[in-house]
Amino acid sequence: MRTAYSVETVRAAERELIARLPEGALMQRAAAGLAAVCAGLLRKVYGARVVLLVGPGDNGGDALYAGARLARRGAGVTAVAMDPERIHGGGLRALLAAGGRLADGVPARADLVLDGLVGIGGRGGLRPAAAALVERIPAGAVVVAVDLPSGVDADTGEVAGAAVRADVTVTFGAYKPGLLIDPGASRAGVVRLVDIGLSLPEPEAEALQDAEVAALLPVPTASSDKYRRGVVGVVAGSSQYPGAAVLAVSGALRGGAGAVRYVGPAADAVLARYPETLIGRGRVQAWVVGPGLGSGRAAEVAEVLADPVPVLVDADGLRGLDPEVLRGRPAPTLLTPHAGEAAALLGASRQEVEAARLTSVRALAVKYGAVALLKGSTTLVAAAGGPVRVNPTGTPWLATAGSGDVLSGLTGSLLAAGLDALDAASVGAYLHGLAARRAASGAPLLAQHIADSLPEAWRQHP
Ligand SMILES: NC(=O)C1=CN([C@@H]2O[C@H](COP(=O)(O)OP(=O)(O)OC[C@H]3O[C@@H](n4cnc5c(N)ncnc54)[C@H](OP(=O)(O)O)[C@@H]3O)[C@@H](O)[C@H]2O)[C@@H](O)CC1
Ligand SMILES: Nc1ncnc2c1ncn2[C@@H]1O[C@H](COP(=O)(O)OP(=O)(O)O)[C@@H](O)[C@H]1O
Ligand SMILES: [K+]
Repeated sequence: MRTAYSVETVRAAERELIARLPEGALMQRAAAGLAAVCAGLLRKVYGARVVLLVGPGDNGGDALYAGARLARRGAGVTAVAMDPERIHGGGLRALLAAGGRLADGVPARADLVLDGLVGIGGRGGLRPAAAALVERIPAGAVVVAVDLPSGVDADTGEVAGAAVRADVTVTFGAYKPGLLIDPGASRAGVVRLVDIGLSLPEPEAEALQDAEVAALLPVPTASSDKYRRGVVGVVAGSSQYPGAAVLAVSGALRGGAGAVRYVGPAADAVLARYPETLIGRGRVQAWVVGPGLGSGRAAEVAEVLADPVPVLVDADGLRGLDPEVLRGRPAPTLLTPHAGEAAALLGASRQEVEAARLTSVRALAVKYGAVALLKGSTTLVAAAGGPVRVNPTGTPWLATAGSGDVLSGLTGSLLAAGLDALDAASVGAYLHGLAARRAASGAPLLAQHIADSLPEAWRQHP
């Protein structure tokens, strides 16, 4: 599990460790790890041109001490301060003693730029003095962010105004949620974690890795039959959108349930493509309701919600949901909105949801007493308490019509197979992203090809 911790949690762990260590030891650990990563990125340290952008806090101190280490190995290191009056004194002395220099402006050429403007102490968008330095980062230089890209909110991934776009981020002690969640995640590049010995409690966010997904996949045993494996019911499609029913069923057939039952007006289209599908009402272990329903279908959604089994509500099924009804359900509910649908559910704007994805997904879970999966550039899954799950496999190629229908069928199938709602949603998003990467491999994909690649994505986790 990749785990991420809030600034408050990191600060508390840092205080506890600092109390037990000689003064400055923690910053030296951070700087040593940072310098090692930089040295690895430079083909040759000796003679390399390194520029340090130095802010007024300890983030700047890390950059200066790492710069001193590189200068001692023969790099030409130039520091530029955001506010020369408030530069980290110890760090500056170390840099100058190692042969580095302090300059007024950013040099026109560099092999590597260290962004030490702000780290976890940053608040809001970058101030003009910092933004002006970022603008002058020489083209072609490798940009390494110290702890996190300056301008990214460590706790949420929000970016208000200017922010550094790093090739590599070297983060200390723990991942911060903002490094895993967009728009911050896309500013961070490759994230390298330097262990500085912090001991940490429960994380704020976490991302399942291959092995955890493998352990959660429902695999039949000798005593399985199709009913024991779980039946998933799909209420989807309309005369206007019959394809959504076909796509939801395509995902459901590949999610590990023993059978898929389709209920709705697109049975002919579904059967023409998937003769394996059962048609009409009957007992199920989980429902998927919503893809391609169109309008005027609230009674069918209500009927599904009245069944005391897990229900995944997607797309048109999300219209006008009553929080009280969902809270009163005896079985879990899983909501899978994109940002626009989440905005309607929260009474916010789409822009507000996209700018604050972590807060939004938590708010959905709390308001509706449900597990919420917020789709988009980093898919997030939240329950009312506990860490938010961040999906690490997404790809922008997924932004194609019908891919969400495949996801809802797949995830509903995992629910019917017995995964709890948080795991079904996390595993569904994980396999969906992996399948899309395989199906696309660098070219536009069709939603049906995501479904076709699901078995391969699944097999990658024996
Ligand atoms: N935690 C750990 O375990 C370890 C932490 N370590 C390191 O310490 C870092 C945290 O250091 P920190 O607390 O000094 O804060 P930091 O990120 O340098 O920023 C504060 C300064 O920035 C300024 N400023 C704020 N917002 C701004 C903005 N928008 N635009 C421009 N400026 C802004 C703010 O100004 P002020 O508000 O005071 O005027 C203040 O001066 C951490 O990220 C890691 O690198 C490691 O060394 C060891 C292990
Ligand atoms: N920029 C993006 N990066 C990664 N994944 C994306 C991006 N945009 C959309 N997606 C994913 O594509 C899918 C789109 O689902 P949805 O919006 O419901 O589309 P549709 O209704 O056409 O099926 C979701 O899984 C979502 O997470
Ligand atoms: K930084």
